[in-house]
Amino acid sequence: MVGEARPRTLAEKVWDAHVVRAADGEPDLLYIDLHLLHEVTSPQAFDGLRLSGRTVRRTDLTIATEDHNTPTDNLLTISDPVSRLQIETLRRNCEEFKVRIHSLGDAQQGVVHVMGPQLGLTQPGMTIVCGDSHTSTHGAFGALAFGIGTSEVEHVLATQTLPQPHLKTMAVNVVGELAPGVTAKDLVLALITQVGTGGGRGHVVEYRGPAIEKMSMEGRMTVSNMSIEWGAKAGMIAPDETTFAYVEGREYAPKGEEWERAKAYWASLRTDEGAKFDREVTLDVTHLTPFVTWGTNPGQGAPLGASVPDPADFAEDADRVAAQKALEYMALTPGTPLRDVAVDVVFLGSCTNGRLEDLRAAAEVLRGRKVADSVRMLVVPGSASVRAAAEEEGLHEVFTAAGAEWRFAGCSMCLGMNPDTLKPGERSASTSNRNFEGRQGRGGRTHLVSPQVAAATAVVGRLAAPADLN
Ligand SMILES: CC(C)[C@H](C(=O)O)[C@@H](O)C(=O)O
Ligand code: SF4
Repeated sequence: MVGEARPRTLAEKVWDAHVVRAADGEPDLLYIDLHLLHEVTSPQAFDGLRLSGRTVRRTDLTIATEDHNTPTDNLLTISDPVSRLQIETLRRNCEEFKVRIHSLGDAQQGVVHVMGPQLGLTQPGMTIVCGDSHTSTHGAFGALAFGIGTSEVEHVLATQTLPQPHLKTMAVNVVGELAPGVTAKDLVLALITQVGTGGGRGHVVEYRGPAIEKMSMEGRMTVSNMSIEWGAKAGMIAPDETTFAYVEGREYAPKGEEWERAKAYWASLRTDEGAKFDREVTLDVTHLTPFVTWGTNPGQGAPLGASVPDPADFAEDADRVAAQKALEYMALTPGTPLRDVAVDVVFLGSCTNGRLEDLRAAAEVLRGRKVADSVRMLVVPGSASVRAAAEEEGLHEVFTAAGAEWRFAGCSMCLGMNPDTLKPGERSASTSNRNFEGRQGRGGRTHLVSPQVAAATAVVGRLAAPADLN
């Protein structure tokens, strides 16, 4: 065929490269390059395989880790019976179906979305799925990565493919650059407050602009991680030198000539000039300052320097009602400066902000300071390997000297599926991604923050930024 190829977006390029079967009026059948598993969403999928007498088609493209139910106070005993059953089931399934697994105590165990990138399993241009909504994290590498349900997990285990309805694309054009002390987390929290939790519904999003290009891979993962929190199906960032430098040399990264070939292909994974997105939004970060949530969804946020909003000030009825309800649950009074909000617990961790860079940033703030007497601070590395790297740098000593708890890797207090939970009525500043009612424990109240704000808050005892410390 003569003539120029149609300009395509990054997402379309990755999609097109994975279509196994396409037919009019039907979903495309996509090939899946990497399937990640954890204990929560895999048991029924394995049961299904067993019932139908099927095997795992590509054990080499499938890998499991234990994260949601693992304890973070020790590596030996899972005392919670529900958690133990969940984890033992995953271990048995992986053994029976010959799936690689990183179990508690293994050097690579950790939150699934921290494990994949750190092993170099996550690579640009791949299709990546996992029975977990925050699979969007891997989009930071220019992979098309999204969460799937348990029946889809079974389908991928059996066939290494997945039928998918046609792609809807969206661009987030980030204008301006982040001021010093303002982070990827602030950016994504501000975005969700701007567009609302349904703002990206069903779309594969691409984050673009100078602030994104300047971001580290860790920062990009924080942004992509929270794509699902505003309804997007996936959140991609075009791979560049930062991406290549991160992937190079990791255990599963291509090596030698293969590396050169891979890199040349990855460099082509950019949205073409003239390619059309179904939707575009603009986020201006020029005047962005540290951002926190005050409500019970990630779109109920405000700059730390602001006050708890008055529901009456919301133009839309639905927002007004939601704010009213959120403030009741959060026990907050309109007009209270956010800096006056005292917290009981600070949680530093999760697949949003539990990587080495996040721990370094928080340690920087805590060095030579003390966690306030009224505060319990948990530092939970996203993976065993993050923990080991942090210890090599002595970060654990900074945390423990400040009075924080230095824990083992896992999802921990990001969600109440393990012993790390808030007690009813307790309030946290948390670097995780969801502040839903009861997310961190029944009756617990969550403020989403960056690692820097988490650390400063731990010192002050109230929501604070490093600039508030003297
Ligand atoms: C348990 C799992 C299915 C869930 C998800 O899909 O995201 C969890 O990881 C979460 O963050 O809420
Ligand atoms: S750290 Fe939190 S968001 Fe990430 S996978 Fe675990 S529970 Fe889900």
